[in-house]
Amino acid sequence: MNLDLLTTLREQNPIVFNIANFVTVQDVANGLNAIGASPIMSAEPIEAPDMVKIAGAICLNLGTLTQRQVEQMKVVGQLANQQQKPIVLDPVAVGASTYRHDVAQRLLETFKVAVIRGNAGEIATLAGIDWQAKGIDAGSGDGDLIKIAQTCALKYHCVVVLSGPTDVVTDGKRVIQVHNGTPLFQLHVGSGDLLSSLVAAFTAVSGDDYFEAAQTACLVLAVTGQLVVKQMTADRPGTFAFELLDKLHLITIEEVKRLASIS
Ligand SMILES: Nc1ncnc2c1ncn2[C@@H]1O[C@H](COP(=O)(O)OP(=O)(O)O)[C@@H](O)[C@H]1O
Ligand SMILES: Cc1ncsc1CCOP(=O)(O)O
Ligand SMILES: [Mg+2]
Repeated sequence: MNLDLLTTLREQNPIVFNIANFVTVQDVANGLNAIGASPIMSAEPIEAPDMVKIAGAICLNLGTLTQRQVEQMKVVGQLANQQQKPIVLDPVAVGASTYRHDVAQRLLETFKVAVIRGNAGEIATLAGIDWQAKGIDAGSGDGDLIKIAQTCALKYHCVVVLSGPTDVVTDGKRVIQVHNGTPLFQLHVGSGDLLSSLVAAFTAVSGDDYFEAAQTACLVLAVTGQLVVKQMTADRPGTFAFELLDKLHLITIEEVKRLASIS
C-alpha cells in the first residue's frame, strides 16, 4: 500500500471531473475538495472535450441517470480512453432496474474503465452472480465476496472495489481487503459515491497503478470514518458526515498507518 499517494494528491491537487447524481453531488464535491483534489461537475455533453482535457481522472456515477447523461457519458468515456485518463464507474443500484442494467452494460462495452466501485449487490449484479440487491443498498446474498469481486474484475478487465464492512479490492488476481471503517457510513447516503470519487482522485496521481490507487482510497476513507466515530458518544449520522469532511482534510499518513487493518 502506497500511502505517499496521499501526499502526492495534496501536492498535485488533481482535477476530478464528475458526472454525479443529483442526490449526493455536494458530498462528492466537498469530499474531494477536503482531501486535496479539485472537483468539477458538468451535465452538458457539449463541453465534454474541455472537461476531459483538464481532468486528471473521471468519475461516472449512474445514480440518477437520464438518457442525455448516458450520451454524455459515452462521449466522455471515449475521449478519456483516447487521452489515457482513468475512469471510475459507480454503478449505483444497477440491479434495481432493467434500464440501469442495460445502460451499465452498454457503457462498459463502449469504453474501458480503470476501476468499478460498488457495494456487494452492485458488483454481484455486474458479475452476473445471484444476489438480492436492495435499491442503492448492498442487500443480501451468500456468495463469496472475494470471488464476486474477482469475477467482475476479470469480466470487465479492470480493478474492482467491492465496498462494505470489509472493502475488497482486486484486479482479478491480486486481492487486498481493508477491514477498517464504521457502520455509520451506511447511515449517510453518499458514502459510496464519495468513495468512488476519492478512488478517481487517487487514480489521477498513481501513474497507471489503479490497484494501488483504489486500495489507498479505501483505506484513507475507512480510517477517517473510524477516527471520527472514536470521538462520538452516540450514533449521529449528521454529525458524522460533517466531521468526516473535516477529518478528510486533516488526516495524516501516520494516522492511517497506525489504524490500518489490511490483509
Ligand atoms: N458496516 C460497515 N462497517 C464499516 N465500514 C463500512 C460499513 N458499511 C460501509 N462501510 C464503508 O462505507 C463506505 C461506502 O461503502 P458502501 O456502503 O458499500 O457503499 P454504497 O453507499 O455505495 O452502498 C466504504 O468506505 C465502506 O468501507
Ligand atoms: C438515494 C439515491 N438515489 C439515487 S442515487 C442515490 C445516492 C446513492 O448514494 P450511495 O450509493 O453513495 O449511498
Ligand atoms: Mg452506492
